[in-house]
Amino acid sequence: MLQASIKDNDFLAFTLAHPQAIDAPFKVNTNSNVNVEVLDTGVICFTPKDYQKDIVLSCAVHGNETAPIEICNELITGLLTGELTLKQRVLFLIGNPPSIHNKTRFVEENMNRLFSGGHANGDTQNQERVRAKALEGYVRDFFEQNDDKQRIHYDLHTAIKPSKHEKFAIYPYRHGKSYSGEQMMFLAACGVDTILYHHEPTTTFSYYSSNEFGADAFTVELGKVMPFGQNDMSKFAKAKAMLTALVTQTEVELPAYEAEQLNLYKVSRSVNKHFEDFTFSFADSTENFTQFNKGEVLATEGGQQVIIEHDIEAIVFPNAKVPVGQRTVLCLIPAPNEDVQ
Ligand SMILES: O=C(O)CCC(=O)N[C@@H](CCC(=O)O)C(=O)O
Ligand SMILES: [Zn+2]
Repeated sequence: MLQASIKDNDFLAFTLAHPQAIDAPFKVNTNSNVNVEVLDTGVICFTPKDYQKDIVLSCAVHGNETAPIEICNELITGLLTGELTLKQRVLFLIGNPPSIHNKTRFVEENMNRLFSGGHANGDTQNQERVRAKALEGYVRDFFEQNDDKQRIHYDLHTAIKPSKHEKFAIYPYRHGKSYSGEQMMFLAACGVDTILYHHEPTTTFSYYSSNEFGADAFTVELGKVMPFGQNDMSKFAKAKAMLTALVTQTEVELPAYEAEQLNLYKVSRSVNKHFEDFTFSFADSTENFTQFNKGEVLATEGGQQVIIEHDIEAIVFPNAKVPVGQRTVLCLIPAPNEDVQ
């Protein structure tokens, strides 16, 4: 395999210089005994001699969510320079480089609706579909190289709206399996103190890794979307420190699971858009996790009202501008007593 170096050990700059494609795979020269391979644009894999965990860290599945991109790039640079000593196998994915250039969530289609084969639905073809299929393949190859390692995938995002709980994670639908208390305490140590249990299969990246490979996988929302240069990186210090510990330590010490340390919600329903005239009845400035009371009108579309069904429902990710057929908002109810092991 070809050998090369990455200028200034800056994998993000290298990726953004070749957003569509590169000559790959190639091995990266390093001073350590870690094997480093670039598999595609934005795709780099680090394999130490001995390890117990196969970890995927993805960012820029939405190109304008910059803080996770900066965190991942700093970790990659630390590993390339040898400043960080790797103890686990890690695959970093910079999901959608052209949309980073574009400074937008996506170029043609929301990539986080295209996994688990979503990229093959209908007749459409576009760069996000091609990339989602390729990312599925890199994750599959990565996890399937071992069957005796713990599989982890944190898909790192930031949210469009400000949130009453600044950092939160979506626990993909478990098909009846219990939830991991250890994982939730890891997230809490990252400052991610709020968990949303999803109620149905989705075409997100984290559900793909969870469902197909049994990975401990989460969509992790680390704050609010900001352009490069405007992120207050001190707000991500805990998350970066814990991710660093995860990849550089044999085991990460965590406290025992305590539900009281977390805000636990269950998705009660996903409100999908059926008509072009879908409109929310609350202001655009409404924060994630704002609560509504039973009977209140959440939205209107096609001459019908969408009404709050439970005593209280909180909302997250409101977005009326999605295409017909897609999710406009998730409704949440408290879920303190789920099956956690
Ligand atoms: O703030 C928003 O409206 C969206 C933030 C975001 O990208 N969230 C993910 C959540 C994925 C999941 O449900 O696991 C998304 O919408 O893709
Ligand atoms: Zn996102």
